[in-house]
Amino acid sequence: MELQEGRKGIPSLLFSQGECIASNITQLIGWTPLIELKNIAEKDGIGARLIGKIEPYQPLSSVKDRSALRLIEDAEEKGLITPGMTTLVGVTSGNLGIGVAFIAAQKGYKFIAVMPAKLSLDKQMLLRYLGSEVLLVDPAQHGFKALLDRVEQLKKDLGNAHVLDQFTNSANPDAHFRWTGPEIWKDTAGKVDIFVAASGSGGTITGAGKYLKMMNPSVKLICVEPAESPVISGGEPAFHNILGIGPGFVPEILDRSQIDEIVTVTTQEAMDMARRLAREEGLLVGISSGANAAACLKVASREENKGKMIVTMFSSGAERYLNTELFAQVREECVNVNMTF
Ligand SMILES: Cc1ncc(COP(=O)(O)O)c(C=O)c1O
Repeated sequence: MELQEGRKGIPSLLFSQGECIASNITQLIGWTPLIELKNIAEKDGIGARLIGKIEPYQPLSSVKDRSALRLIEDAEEKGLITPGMTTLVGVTSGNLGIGVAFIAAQKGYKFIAVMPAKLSLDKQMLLRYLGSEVLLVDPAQHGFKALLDRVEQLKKDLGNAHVLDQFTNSANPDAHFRWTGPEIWKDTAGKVDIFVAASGSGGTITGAGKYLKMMNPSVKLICVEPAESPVISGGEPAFHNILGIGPGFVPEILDRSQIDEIVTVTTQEAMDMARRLAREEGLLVGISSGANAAACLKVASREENKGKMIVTMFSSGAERYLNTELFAQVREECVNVNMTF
C-alpha cells in the first residue's frame, strides 16, 4: 500500500481508497493523537491551552518507536545493513531497545541489546520475548563506558554488526523532523505557540522543534530536564528517577542553539503529575510525561502565556512502569488488601 510522502501511521492508511490494512507493523508507527487537558486546566485555573501528544498509541507504546525506525531505515538507505546478515547492536536501558527489537523482528535482523545489569526485569523480558539477545554489563564496576566497550568488542567479534547510537546519529532527530513535528503542526492547524519536551537523547526536542520553528519562527521551544540532574542547564549529573530523560550528559545530537528555555522538574513533581493525569484525565502515561505536563503547568501559569497553545509529549505509557516507584503506593495497597466478605 502506498503511504503519503513524509507521513506514517493509521490516518495515512485511511487516506487510501479501498482496503485499509497495514502491510507490516512499521507502517503503524507515527501519527499519534493530540488531547487537550481540560480538567486539569479548569481545576488549576490555567488560561493557556494544554495539549499532549499521546505516544502510547505507538505499536510498542513509546515515542522511541519513531527513532528506532528511522535509525534502521537510514542505515538501510545507506546500504550499511542487510536483513538476515547484519546484527544490530545497541546500548539500551529501555524504550529505544524495545522499539528496535520489534522492528528488527519484523524486518529479519538479529538484535543484541547491551543493558546495564540490575535494570528492569520487565524490559529484559520484553526484549527476549521479541527474539532479541540481551547482554548484561555491570556499570557499577566500570561506569557507562563498560557498556560502550562491550559494544565495541561485539563489533570486532561479529564482523557484521551495526551499532545504533541514538545519542550521536542524526537519523534520531530526523524521525521527529519528518513525523512528530509535521503531525503536531497539522493537528494543531498551525496554532502551536510553545512546544515543551523533556530531553533524553535530545531527538524529540531537536527534530520536532526544528520543524515547528521552520514553519513558524516564533514558536518557543522549552526543554525539560530533571531538577536533580540539570546537566543541560550547566549543573552536575546526579541520580533521579524520571526514566528515559536526563542521561547525565549533554547528547551530541541535542541542538541547544534553538532552545528558548530550560525548565527543571523534580522526580516527585513528575510522578505526582503522572498520577494526576491518570486520575483527572484518565490518561495512563509514564513518568517523563508527568515531567512534561508539570513543566507545562509552570509555563502556563505565566501571565504572558494566557490564551497560548502549549503542546507537549506524553512519551510512553504508564504500564511500562508498573514495577517502579510510580506504582509503589497502589502496589502496597493491592498486596495488603483485606477480603471484604
Ligand atoms: C519515556 C521517555 N520519555 C522521553 C524520552 C526523551 O526523548 P528523546 O530521546 O527524543 O529526547 C525518552 C527517550 O528515551 C523516553 O524513553
